[in-house]
Amino acid sequence: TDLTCLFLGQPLANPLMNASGVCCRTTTELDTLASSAAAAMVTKSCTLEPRTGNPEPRYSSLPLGSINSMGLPNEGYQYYLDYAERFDHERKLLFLSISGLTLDDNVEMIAAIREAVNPALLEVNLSCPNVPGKPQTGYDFEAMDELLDEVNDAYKRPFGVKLPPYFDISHFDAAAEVLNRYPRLAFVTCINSVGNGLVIDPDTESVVIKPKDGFGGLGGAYVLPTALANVNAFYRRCPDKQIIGCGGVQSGTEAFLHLLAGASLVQIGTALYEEGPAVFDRVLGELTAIMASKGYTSIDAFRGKLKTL
Ligand SMILES: C=Cc1c(C(=O)O)[nH]c(=O)[nH]c1=O
Repeated sequence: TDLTCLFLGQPLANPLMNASGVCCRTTTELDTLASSAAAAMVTKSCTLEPRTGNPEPRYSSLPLGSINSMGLPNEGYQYYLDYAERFDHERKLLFLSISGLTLDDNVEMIAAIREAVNPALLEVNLSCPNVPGKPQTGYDFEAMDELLDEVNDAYKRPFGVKLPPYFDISHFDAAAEVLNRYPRLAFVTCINSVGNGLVIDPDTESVVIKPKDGFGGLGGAYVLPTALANVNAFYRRCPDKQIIGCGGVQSGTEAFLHLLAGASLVQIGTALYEEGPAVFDRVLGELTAIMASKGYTSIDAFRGKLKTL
């Protein structure tokens, strides 16, 4: 069974990587990913200046998934640029995620990333749901188009975006129409956490995270059908772009479903947070077993071949 896959023309040993935000804020965490079985990895979304993020507790997990309102804690973009400069890009595909608080911040970071001679792939996060007072760009199609126009002009290389989940067909259409205006926008990562959920503990009769009165982004099993829908919606609408699937991957089964829905790569967030980097070995083993049981000798034998009734 062969798990190799092509991403922007680059062969990877397997389709797995971390979801931005999990196990990727510090060089120690990033080196852990670099030593893991994942074939690719992405840094924590960064801002111009370092941020400590929201007050704790800001992450909580339950049997069905996780809720977070981290508040974009990160070491500042230069830290990740330095990491990318030192990184052995032959060993693993490295993505660098940015999430500027303003259009100008994004443009300033992109100008610096573009100057840096390293092949890390840029992912522009349009969908952080947890910066108080900042509506997310992914839900404002005009702002999204304006930002992508600036990024496209400033960056001149293939890049991608991290999208929030959409829940209305007209929004899939509107978002895809914006994305398809930019040929250098080469990949789309769906989905970011399902924003502003509320987890309540029946025993304490309290919310479980401190920021924003307990409202936070949902991950894990809760979000799998929404993640699969967004992966497939953009797979159908953006035939010239590759889709990275994120959301609800806890075993080889969900990785298989994301690939079936059209994903080229598959990210693991909540399960990586809970289990550590061994999750990649486990999920790869499970995916291999599923493919063998179905007689698939390669991922392309089934990728994107979701059946409808
Ligand atoms: C970049 C901020 C994000 C955060 C955060 O730092 O709160 N949490 C998410 O679930 N998604 C994000 O995109």
